Amino acid sequence: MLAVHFGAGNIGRGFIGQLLSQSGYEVVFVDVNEEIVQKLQEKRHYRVIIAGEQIEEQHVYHVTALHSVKDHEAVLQHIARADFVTTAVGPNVLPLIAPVIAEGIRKRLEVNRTPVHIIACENMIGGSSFLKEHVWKKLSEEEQTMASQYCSFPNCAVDRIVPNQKNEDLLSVKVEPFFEWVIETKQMIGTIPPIEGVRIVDELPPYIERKLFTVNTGHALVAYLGYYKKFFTIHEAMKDEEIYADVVKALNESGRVLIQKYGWNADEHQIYIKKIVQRFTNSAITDEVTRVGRSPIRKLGPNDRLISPAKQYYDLFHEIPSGLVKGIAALLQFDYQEDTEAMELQETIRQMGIEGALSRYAGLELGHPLIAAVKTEVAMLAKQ
Ligand SMILES: NC(=O)C1=CN([C@@H]2O[C@H](COP(=O)(O)OP(=O)(O)OC[C@H]3O[C@@H](n4cnc5c(N)ncnc54)[C@H](O)[C@@H]3O)[C@@H](O)[C@H]2O)C=CC1
Ligand SMILES: O=P(O)(O)OC[C@H]1O[C@](O)(CO)[C@@H](O)[C@@H]1O
Repeated sequence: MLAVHFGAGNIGRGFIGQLLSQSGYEVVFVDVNEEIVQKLQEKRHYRVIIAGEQIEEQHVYHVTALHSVKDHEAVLQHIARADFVTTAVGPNVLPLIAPVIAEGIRKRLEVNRTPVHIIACENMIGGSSFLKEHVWKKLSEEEQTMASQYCSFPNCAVDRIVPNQKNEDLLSVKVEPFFEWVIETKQMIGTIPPIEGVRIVDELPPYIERKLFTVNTGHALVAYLGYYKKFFTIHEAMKDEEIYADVVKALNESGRVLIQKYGWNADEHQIYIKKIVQRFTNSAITDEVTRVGRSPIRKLGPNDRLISPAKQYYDLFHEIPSGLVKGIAALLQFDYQEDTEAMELQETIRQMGIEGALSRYAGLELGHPLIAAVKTEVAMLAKQ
């Protein structure tokens, strides 16, 4: 059994690769980082350090890697044989890897007419569908018709906090103990071969929205408020009582939307929120606020973790969700110089103001009540 995984980074090695390997797959990572590719080829093994109250080590075997550009032909041959093609490269990179996946599918159609599941494990709604759109653009109509019989792109939700790594060896990954990988079966071709720990559901939206609008919404609030208050890590920021209270408030707002929209049980959702807030306080992992806050323009998107729940809250209850609005206001202050999106956002705010930036990136129409609320919150933050 073979899995080809694009992106041998934090979540690739620390979660997806680990689960696939433990489920009996030979895992071939594809990456552009030569050092990581070389080390994986040489060692064919790495460690996952599970950092909770106790520290536990797990060993991941039967892994290797290919360079996305230099080993092009070998990548195609592996895609032609794989049972799974998975990705964890970041939403913005999916269009860049789509051409090689399309070529791999073309090769596969020549030599192997069995189903393959192509799954984007990114923090976004409809990641695999988005990838499919870009792959399809590279195939002719005839190829698309043939590929439709064998290649499915099930959407999924992935949840495990894997910070940037500072270990002695390049391949080890320190991760939190918690993980959740939910895959949607709708529109799947054939059945999904078993992967240890994966939950299969018919309809993904309740799960991906619950995850994105709780874990990622809360995490974004800690990151941006923490950065604003000059905290370095997430767990340090969580010790600030005001930040802690702001996070809980925002999660109760997004929770109200999720309960109303999908019928989640209110008591169970409170337990879910508590568990997530507790995960943010894990001091066994060092997760920098600048990692969690990375790419603020993407995170300000209309379907992303702050604007989507805030807008849905306003549409459903005709009230301003002040916790979420504070998170958006804090995001607009994120001026971390090493983050190109943060720099672009700051420049846009200088040129077009907050209203212009929210209209351009968040898709809020000029005059939307959330804009005035965000502006008020920005002014309040400035007074602190
Ligand atoms: N780190 C985490 O806790 C979680 C991350 N995710 C999602 O997983 C995705 C990856 O995140 P991380 O692993 O944290 O990032 P990362 O930066 O650690 O890993 C991304 C990897 O993709 C590789 N890459 C970049 N361009 C490539 C290309 N053209 N071809 C092949 N490989 C390429 C990079 O070299 C890097 O090794 C993101 O969408 C993120 O939102 C989801 C859940 C948890
Ligand atoms: O990976 P992104 O979308 O940049 O955002 C960081 C977020 O994703 C995670 O890496 C994993 O869910 C969280 O640690 C954090 O909420």
